[in-house]
Amino acid sequence: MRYILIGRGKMGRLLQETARAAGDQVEAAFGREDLDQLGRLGKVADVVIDFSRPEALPEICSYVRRTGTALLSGTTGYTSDQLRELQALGSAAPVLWSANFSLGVAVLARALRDVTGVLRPEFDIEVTEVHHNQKTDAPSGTAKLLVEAMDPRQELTPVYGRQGQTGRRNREEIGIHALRGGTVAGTHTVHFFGPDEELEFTHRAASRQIFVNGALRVARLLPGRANGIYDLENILFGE
Ligand SMILES: NC(=O)C1=CN([C@@H]2O[C@H](COP(=O)(O)OP(=O)(O)OC[C@H]3O[C@@H](n4cnc5c(N)ncnc54)[C@H](OP(=O)(O)O)[C@@H]3O)[C@@H](O)[C@H]2O)C=CC1
Ligand SMILES: O=C(O)C1=N[C@H](C(=O)O)C[C@H](O)C1
Repeated sequence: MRYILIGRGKMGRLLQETARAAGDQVEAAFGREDLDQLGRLGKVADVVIDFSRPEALPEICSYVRRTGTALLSGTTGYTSDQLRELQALGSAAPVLWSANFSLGVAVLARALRDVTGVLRPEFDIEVTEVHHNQKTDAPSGTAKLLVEAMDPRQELTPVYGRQGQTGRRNREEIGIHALRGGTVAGTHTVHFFGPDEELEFTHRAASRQIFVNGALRVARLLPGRANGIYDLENILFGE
């Protein structure tokens, strides 16, 4: 497989190392300073893999539209307009965006879809996410993904942290709390607080390697697919 990487940070470097060790070719890897060179590049790879920042999206979209190269993106922190832009890019190439490429989180999202309807409205839901002190967006893309799995129709009101005279907790709230520190690769816990009982689900990433392995595994499946937006769960579980 031949890749173009966008982002040469923590994820970009590990992707490069892992892809090369597997015998794949990284044709080019761009960062903030030289991303404009993408505008002069032809179709030289099977997949563009993006783990960078939302600001890189316009350059990536114009490259994918011009060359039809498949795109796998794991960048988080997009606005809803930017997410719509990514969706629209599916008309030009096979596109897959996911806030988390680990198998564990994909399984957790499925499990939450099943249990939430049974536990609500008696159980209050609060989500905590913990990440390293270099992370620049909050809450994490994964926390948003888990909330979306539990509340697909957006009936609950997200509450980000609490302070002051907040009053009693409203049943329609879903608390989302971001902790930052050290080198934590990513820990997500969904708490269900019920009358006299609690249930919690935690996914703990021990390293970034799980995201890299997941991304490279799925990237192989994109070239040759029809143009469109692909969903990680559909690809992993074949539904
Ligand atoms: N979906 C998933 O499974 C995962 C997603 N992520 C997400 O991936 C993204 C990257 O994470 P991580 O590698 O830890 O972050 P880093 O901060 O380590 O690296 C970010 C990289 O993006 C580059 N960059 C920043 N701005 C631009 C720009 N405007 N154009 C092009 N490149 C740019 C930086 O370039 P430079 O070095 O030149 O400044 C850097 O190489 C984040 O959004 C993170 O949340 C992370 C892990 C897993
Ligand atoms: O920035 C990170 O490191 C991570 N970002 C993703 C997110 O925002 O959910 C995925 C993972 O948790 C690591």
